[in-house]
Amino acid sequence: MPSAVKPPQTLYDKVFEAHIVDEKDDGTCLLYIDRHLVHEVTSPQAFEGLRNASRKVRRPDCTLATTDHNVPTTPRKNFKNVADFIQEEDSRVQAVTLEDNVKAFNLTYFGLGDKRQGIVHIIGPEQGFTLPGTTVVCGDSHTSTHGAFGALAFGIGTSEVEHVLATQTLITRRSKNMRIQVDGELGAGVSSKDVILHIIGQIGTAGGTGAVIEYCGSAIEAMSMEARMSVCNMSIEAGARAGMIAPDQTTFDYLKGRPLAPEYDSPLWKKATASWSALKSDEGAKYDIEVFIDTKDVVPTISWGTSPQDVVPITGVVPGPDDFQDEDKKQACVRALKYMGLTAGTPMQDVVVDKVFVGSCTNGRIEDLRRVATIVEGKKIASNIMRAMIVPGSGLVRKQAEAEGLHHIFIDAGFEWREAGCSMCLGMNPDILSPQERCASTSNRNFEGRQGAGGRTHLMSPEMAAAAALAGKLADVRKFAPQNMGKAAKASPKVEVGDAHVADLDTDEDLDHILDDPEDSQGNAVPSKAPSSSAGMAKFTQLKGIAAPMDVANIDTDAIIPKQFLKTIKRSGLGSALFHAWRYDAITGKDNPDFVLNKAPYNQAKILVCTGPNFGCGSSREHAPWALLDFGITCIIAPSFGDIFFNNTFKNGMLPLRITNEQDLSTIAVEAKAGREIEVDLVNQVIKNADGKEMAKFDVEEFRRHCLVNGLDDIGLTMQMDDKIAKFEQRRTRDTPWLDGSGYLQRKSPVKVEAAPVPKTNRGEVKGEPLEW
Ligand SMILES: CC(C)[C@H](C(=O)O)[C@@H](O)C(=O)O
Ligand code: SF4
Repeated sequence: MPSAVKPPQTLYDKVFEAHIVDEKDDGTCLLYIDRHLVHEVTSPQAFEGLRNASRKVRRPDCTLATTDHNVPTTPRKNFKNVADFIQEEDSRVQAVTLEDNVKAFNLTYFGLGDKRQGIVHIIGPEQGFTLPGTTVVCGDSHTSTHGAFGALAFGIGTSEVEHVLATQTLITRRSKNMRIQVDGELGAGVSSKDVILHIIGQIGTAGGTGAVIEYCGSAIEAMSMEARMSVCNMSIEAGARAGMIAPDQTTFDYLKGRPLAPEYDSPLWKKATASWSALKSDEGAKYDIEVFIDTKDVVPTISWGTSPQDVVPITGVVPGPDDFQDEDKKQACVRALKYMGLTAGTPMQDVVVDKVFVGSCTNGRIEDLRRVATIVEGKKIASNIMRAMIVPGSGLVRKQAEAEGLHHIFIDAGFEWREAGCSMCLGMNPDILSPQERCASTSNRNFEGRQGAGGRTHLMSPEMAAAAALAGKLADVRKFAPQNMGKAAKASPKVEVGDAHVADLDTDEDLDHILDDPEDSQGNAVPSKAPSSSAGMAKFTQLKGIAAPMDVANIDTDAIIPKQFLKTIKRSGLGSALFHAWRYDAITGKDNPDFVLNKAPYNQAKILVCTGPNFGCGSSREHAPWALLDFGITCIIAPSFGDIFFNNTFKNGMLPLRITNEQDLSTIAVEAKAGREIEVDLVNQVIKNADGKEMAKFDVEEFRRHCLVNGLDDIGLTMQMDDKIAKFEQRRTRDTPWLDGSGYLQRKSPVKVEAAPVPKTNRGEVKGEPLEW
């Protein structure tokens, strides 16, 4: 019999389909994960969950851990151990906890004494851990970076980190297909960062919501791997779950000789490259959304506001509310101008800068540093620049830069030459902006308070940050650039196994306020409403309560829970930090009486109704749902959500409801504003007012509803499918043997995994619990 002809598939469809372990009728899929990166911020609670349930890590050979967010970037010459090196207590606890966990669970780890340490999204590709056609996850939203290799790579929350550690799979659903085609040559002074900033300016921060973006076109093909990584990195700022680029010769050349890639020219390399070469979208494949960009329209681009979509050409002026049609956008503009201390109509090149930050997982690679060196060589940074930092993305990037003498160029020009880490991208370490300081930054997020409470961030390319450092103001790199700029001439560093190196002691800034044990006004301990471990969830059937109204668009998870609270190793106690910057006066620390959650009856809210779109966009921090839950909010109603936040809420027994009908949403908002109770009935999928009158219907996918209504979380359910997972792994070993641990990840004995019976959770292991769905 002739087999049915398959419809043309996209690159995303192909990679997704090749990893399905199981698929349910409602479209819920169990997806095999090839590569798992782990860092100190989003893993402690996941390891705690494994411990509580006596579970092991299923594939240590496919897991790689490092420490990056909390680490000081001061010299490591006298480094002995993290416990002595990291001064700030909460950061130290998080780093030490990761070290305890990697030892206990037998994982490969690049610590501060290892030259291979660095930002997760820099070290994965650098080591050849990231390979074409793989699924790659990390408890970090910028996992999208790895899509530059034709991998399906996306950020996950901490509950999902635990799921992957335990089962090497994830429960997920298909995303939409979006294609962004960029054609033409990049002009002088225009880099891949300008391309992605321009794209986000065009499609908005919610433009890719629910989709995986495939980037293609002649401009993308001409980019180096590092430039492609900068593009895919910021897919999350475009709202997408992931970004992908079809692998080609540029990809294969980059992978040659990487420690964890198949050995170059070996039979395995040939087999791997043959299979990677098939990873392209088929002719005629269908996309749900298509966008075309002509590079003629892309100039050096810079952000002016507090969202990555707030961009203008460097030759432009600061926009004003009148430049926007939409009422939400007008309001957002007013708010952003106030926060950024800018006046509409000011030429961007008149805006004076205080600090410069070159680094991050977007632009902390060797080619980025080379381009900065090209601009600043033989020059000095302007006298008004208080601090200009160059923070390499990894120890190996730093080593390579030093081998090329770039550090001398930077130091001579007046830059600080730092050790590797996330640094001032989000300021979980001492590298932060003071209130109202303005920073030219090569990072990816310009949210309020991102680089330090009250700090002002302008996003740009490395060469534009270099130009700003020289000019002391935002500047057009084309005025500073030597002829050859924009092209990274040299190849990327080849990676070797690093030897230990060591450091000085550093004084960490005291980022306090971690809320270990919340207290009531009498100082008595208050029981937290958030789960203290991952073992089991409360059931969600009906919820009746006060709903707090909000009308802000694009509320990001940095706003829901700022970075200083991510240093906890617990899930509980975050309620009083919820919306911290909006809820409390920055100077006195007192309640801001105008903020909705500080007013009665909303201080008792169980539901949040946000009429602005894209609630929970940005970072993958599960601390956002934990903080809401700890405050007492278990249901959020909004027109749309950031994808990772949306998933994270379900994993905590919370219900995010997308209400897209404007009329229904405004009826609900009217009730909320009047301070009347609302009822959310998940069993019947309706929202009612206090009198029981139906206001809106909603639809929650069957599997998710089943888990919520029965109080199940899904690790136990997945562990029941061990046979299927094991079969998938056998097939994977046969067809793609290079994906089993190789190099220093190779395990001596085959990985044998037993699912321990765990009577103390309600995750489905206990007899009599509802397992079928
Ligand atoms: C800490 C982590 C959860 C977070 C992310 O997911 O993006 C961080 O990397 C960030 O950039 O805000
Ligand atoms: S976005 Fe910044 S904080 Fe997040 S992983 Fe990248 S460098 Fe680190």
